[in-house]
Amino acid sequence: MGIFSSLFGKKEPKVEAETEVKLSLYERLGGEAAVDAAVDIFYRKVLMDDRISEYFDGIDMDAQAKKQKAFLTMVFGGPNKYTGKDMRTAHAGMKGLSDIHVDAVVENLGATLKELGVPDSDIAEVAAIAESVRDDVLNR
Ligand code: HEM
Repeated sequence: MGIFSSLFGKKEPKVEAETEVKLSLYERLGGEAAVDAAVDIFYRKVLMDDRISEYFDGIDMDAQAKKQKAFLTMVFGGPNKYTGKDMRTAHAGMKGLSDIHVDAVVENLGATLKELGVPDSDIAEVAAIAESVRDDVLNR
């Protein structure tokens, strides 16, 4: 083996080409099981929160949780199976609804995800999505 091949002839172990896979927020959170768990814990918090619980008096919470799971799945980039109302229509008739109430909802959702060990960066992304519907929820 000459000097050239001994210096250059040996091949470095080849690193397999890495394909970068960008997961959706839905997938990063943990998919269906994670969204199901989060929504159940979220509504437990909502019903204990004096700022907002009254809005849910008389609401079928099983049905509500189902709709919320489908809605969040859709906006987090999961499968779109949401058949409920748009955010403006859904909240249009709610008396006195204000930023304080949306803040409380966002807070409870964030606290839920924190408990479930979701990283702050993903919680921030969820909060930004919630923010994006604020004006619709408040009908302005
Ligand atoms: C980021 C903010 C919010 C999101 C993403 C959201 C999402 C939803 C969704 C998906 C529904 C189901 C719509 C349907 O019935 O087809 C719903 C209904 C409802 N939301 Fe919200 N909501 C938000 C804020 C709020 C706030 C601030 C309140 C009150 C404190 C509230 C109270 C309710 C109630 C009571 C219903 C049930 C309406 C009914 O069945 O008659 N929501 N919301």
